[in-house]
Amino acid sequence: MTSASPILLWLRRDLRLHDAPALADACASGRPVIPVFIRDALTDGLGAAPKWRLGRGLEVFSHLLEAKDSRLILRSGPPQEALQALAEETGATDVYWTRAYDPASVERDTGVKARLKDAGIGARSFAGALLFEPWEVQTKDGGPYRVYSPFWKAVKGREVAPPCAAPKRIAAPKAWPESERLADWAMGAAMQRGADVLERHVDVGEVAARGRFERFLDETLDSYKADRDAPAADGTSGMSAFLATGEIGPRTLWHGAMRAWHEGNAGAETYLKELVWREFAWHLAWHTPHILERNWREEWDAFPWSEDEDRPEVLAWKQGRTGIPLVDAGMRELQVTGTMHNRVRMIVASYLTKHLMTHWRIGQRWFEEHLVDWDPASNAMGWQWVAGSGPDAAPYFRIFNPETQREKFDPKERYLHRWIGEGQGAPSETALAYYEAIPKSWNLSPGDAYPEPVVSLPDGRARALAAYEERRG
Ligand SMILES: Cc1cc2nc3c(=O)[nH]c(=O)nc-3n(C[C@H](O)[C@H](O)[C@H](O)COP(=O)(O)OP(=O)(O)OC[C@H]3O[C@@H](n4cnc5c(N)ncnc54)[C@H](O)[C@@H]3O)c2cc1C
Repeated sequence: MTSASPILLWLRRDLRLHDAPALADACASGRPVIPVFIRDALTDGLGAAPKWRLGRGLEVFSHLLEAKDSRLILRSGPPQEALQALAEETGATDVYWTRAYDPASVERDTGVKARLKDAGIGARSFAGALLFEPWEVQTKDGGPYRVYSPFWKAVKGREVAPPCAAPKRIAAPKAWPESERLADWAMGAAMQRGADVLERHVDVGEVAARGRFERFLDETLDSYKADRDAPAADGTSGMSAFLATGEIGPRTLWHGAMRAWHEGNAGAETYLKELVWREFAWHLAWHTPHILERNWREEWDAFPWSEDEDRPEVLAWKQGRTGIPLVDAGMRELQVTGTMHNRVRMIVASYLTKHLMTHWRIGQRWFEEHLVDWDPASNAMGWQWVAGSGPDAAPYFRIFNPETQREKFDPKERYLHRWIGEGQGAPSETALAYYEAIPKSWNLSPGDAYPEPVVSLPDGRARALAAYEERRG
């Protein structure tokens, strides 16, 4: 093959033009580049909301590529077969991709690399999804970190490669290979009628991500430290879903916030620390992948959490009808927007695992199904942090009280009014949107009365603490 043979750019969670080293390197070679997304078993296995969100991301990214006279080629099946077939059809001699770090992707990618090499096709993976490769950050003893604060201390002064510019040009092949049609993949099918509601609340694509981040730096970062915990304020960056699809890269966020920090911005350090929580989650998932599936601390295996999803109080939690307003508001926000404020995530997770004594895995799976920003590492770490079973977790006996949390973080009840319509003369549009988003089979309507608590806060707390004390023996 000549050096002008095409490069297949295998896209996964890197749907962007800026800060994309695999794309930048492929373009810098001067060779034709064929961007391809493969719908494989991992794509098919995604939860309803993240799959819908990925589908929308692919649609918007394909338009970005078209504006550069390029295309997004879509194929289905096992990636090694799809890539080999494409290489044969196009004469491509190399495949480039951005590394992923969850165990299933690592196993897939290792197999693909070996198969491509056997077939005489070059395979190169690139950094770009994280600020630091998980194996590059080590304790003095050469091991991984298990506690966040020393991890932050270890990384805050490190060099992070600057984001590379978007390529000016993406050279096209002489002939484009056939592509499947995104519409035929029906990525939003499992969302049913909820997709129309999500559509009204979710921004998609690199242009939207970069615009939002710029506005965040200019208008919101300064007050981030003070406002990030107030669920009614638009006080956070809203970058998580863009990061999950790779429509913005973490280096872009890091350097943007770092610049602001050096200029004396009051919120910048706090923001960088939050970004590093994401890194820490991936560091843990890489070094201790069992965090994604079971108690990080084995001693929690004996804890009497219920794993029965059919209990009425678990259904009430899922539906946002526990009778505890802040918990219900968060669970309804999730149905309507596919996301939930971080503080409220902690509160609903604490209520499920402590007041309702339910295994964190049930909540983890519910989030996996409903979050448009679903990220396996941050989700698992978040749940295990709240439940007490994770590394560096909140102690189990520290039980969030949703009432005092509401008084502190939503004193004017703006967040509650946004999401809970019952008892309001004129419910907000968002509170009513919940009834459009939820499955019809739940049989709920705006005329229903607001429920009594399924478990009172003092009873739930006492029961959780008693179970904890018993376990401690
Ligand atoms: C039970 C639970 C489950 C969670 N599941 C997810 C998930 O599936 N996907 C996800 O992206 N985040 C998850 N988080 C973390 C956090 O809630 C979201 O990252 C945050 O709400 C996203 O909003 P933002 O982008 O406006 O955040 P900002 O406050 O603007 O923070 C900037 C970025 O920092 C990172 N970040 C902030 N807080 C955390 C955190 N606690 N852990 C890890 N990274 C963080 C995110 O990448 C975020 O986009 C979870 C937290 C909990 C308690």
